[in-house]
Amino acid sequence: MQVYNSVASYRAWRASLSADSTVGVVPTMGALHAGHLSLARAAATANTHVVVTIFLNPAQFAPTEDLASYPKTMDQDLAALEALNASLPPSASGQVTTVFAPTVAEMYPAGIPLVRNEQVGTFIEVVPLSAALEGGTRPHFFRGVATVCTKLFNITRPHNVYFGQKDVQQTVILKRLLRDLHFDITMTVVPTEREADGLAMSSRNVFLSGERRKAAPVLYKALRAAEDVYNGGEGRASVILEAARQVLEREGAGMMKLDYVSLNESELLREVDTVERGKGVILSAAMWVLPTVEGEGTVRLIDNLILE
Ligand SMILES: Nc1ncnc2c1ncn2[C@@H]1O[C@H](COP(=O)(O)OP(=O)(O)OP(=O)(O)O)[C@@H](O)[C@H]1O
Ligand SMILES: CC(C)(CO)[C@@H](O)C(=O)[O-]
Ligand code: BAL
Repeated sequence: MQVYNSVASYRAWRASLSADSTVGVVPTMGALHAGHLSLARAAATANTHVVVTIFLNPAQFAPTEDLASYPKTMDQDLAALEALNASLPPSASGQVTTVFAPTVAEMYPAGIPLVRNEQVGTFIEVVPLSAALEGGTRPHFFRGVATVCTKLFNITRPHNVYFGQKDVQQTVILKRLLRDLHFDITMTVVPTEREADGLAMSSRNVFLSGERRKAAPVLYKALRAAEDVYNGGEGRASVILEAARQVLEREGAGMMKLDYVSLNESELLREVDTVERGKGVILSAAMWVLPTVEGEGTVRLIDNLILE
């Protein structure tokens, strides 16, 4: 496995590949867990070269958010990818041959202040999708994601890219970006990997311990309760969503604060009042896990299910 830290060195390697090679790219911010590895495994089944990008992207963080404390575990990340390669079945098309882990200066030559009106240069926005759901609380977020992914796609030149269902809005927005900017790239969305108790794996889960970790699966439980109501024949969004809210109120009171729970169509992410069967609607939620003892920070978790 080769690690490239500069655009020029990555490009030299990319240019050396034969025309029949296929490149599958897995963009990450590092602190790899089994969710990331399932993306890399999916990429290895369909590509001769899997490129994992590891870049903690400042542009998607507000000045008030957790960029400084975001976990950084490069040595373990590389070891996890080597271990993944060793565990791939002989039927795999390829393996993780390359890690692209650029510096901030490589990716943002003009610098990247977190305050938006101090930023200089080219930024990509996918409207109006980036204002929905996560965009309500994180208005800067998808501009940062779309910008860095455009840069990463241009640098890495993938045939295929792999993203996780856990960040469902990100997949909808980036699919739109690929289409609108005429990138000749196919996206595969990989199902959410969960802990045994249902909690969606996330790099930020390391900030949860003790009673907060024990209580965190309530988010998934709330979504499952709403899904049960839908599966029972209910189509009204207000009733379906109320089932999720009730679980969070009953089991999360004091420790969890709901940001949103919402039902949205999957094209423009418009909220729906009634779920039309057969169309596929996104049921998603975000909540804050509040500190329970001094020194703990607030942790924001997201999760979603598709109501088929
Ligand atoms: N539990 C998971 N299952 C499947 N894919 C996942 C999971 N968690 C993250 N991913 C995917 O991995 C890619 C990189 O995500 P990222 O590095 O932000 O990790 P993360 O665990 O989502 O971290 P964060 O704490 O920032 O949410 C994204 O496409 C994301 O959707
Ligand atoms: C896609 C991504 C790597 C862009 O920084 C990030 O948003 C993530 O890890 O989901
Ligand atoms: N996967 C989401 C990245 C973020 O929260 O910034």
